Amino acid sequence: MLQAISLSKNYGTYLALNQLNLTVNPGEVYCLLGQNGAGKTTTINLFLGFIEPTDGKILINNQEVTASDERRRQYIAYIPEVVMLYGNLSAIENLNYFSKLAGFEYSHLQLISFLSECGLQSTAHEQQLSGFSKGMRQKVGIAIAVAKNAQIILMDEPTSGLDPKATAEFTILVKKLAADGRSILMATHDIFNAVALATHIGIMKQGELIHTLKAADITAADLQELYLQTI
Ligand SMILES: Nc1ncnc2c1ncn2[C@@H]1O[C@H](COP(=O)(O)OP(=O)(O)OP(=O)(O)O)[C@@H](O)[C@H]1O
Repeated sequence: MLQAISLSKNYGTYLALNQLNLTVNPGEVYCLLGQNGAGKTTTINLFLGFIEPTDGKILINNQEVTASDERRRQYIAYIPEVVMLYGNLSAIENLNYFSKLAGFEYSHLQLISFLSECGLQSTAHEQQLSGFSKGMRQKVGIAIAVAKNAQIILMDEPTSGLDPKATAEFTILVKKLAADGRSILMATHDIFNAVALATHIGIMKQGELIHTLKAADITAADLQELYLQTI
């Protein structure tokens, strides 16, 4: 479980995040929407410990963690907009390398099973990453998160630049990751995809969470209208 309690962040005198309260329970997918500059990436960077909060707390499984806390690495995986992996290594080699870095040793068969579970076609397992599409790289990134046994997955703009088929595959995969008990938080501009895969949706504006909704309670059209009213 991931929680922000009255989390605030100033850049100099600029208040980028103001008293954010947010909880992502196991099994939940929380989508953060908001215009450019609303504070979504700042929120993710605070959870990752890349930046220190000016005020407030971050809790993982009900325990407060500081920016340098090693437990973040153990519990949290991050899938950035463009997943950075080694282009000259194959999918299996990348997965093996990053799993080992996290202290996990897997057999070849287990590595294959993680990649297959995350939807990477078997013909790509031994291929170099340099030829992979964005969606294929993302699948390897998610396989690494699964192999590291990360219970919390943070994503920034995961569907930007994905074609409709890759977006549909991503949606199925994220729902499965959550159904397996993970907590997933993503920043996105994709309103329709947010309704398709989220359990919870938050709309941010100028560093504040101004609406929180259950995805099941709203249609994509109504969410779009609400979003447009807020900006
Ligand atoms: N390192 C920084 N120094 C100063 N201001 C910053 C810094 N990082 C972000 N900001 C400002 O904080 C505000 C929130 O930025 P943030 O990147 O969190 O927004 P966002 O919602 O993720 O936007 P986008 O959708 O464009 O990624 C913006 O006004 C931004 O200019």
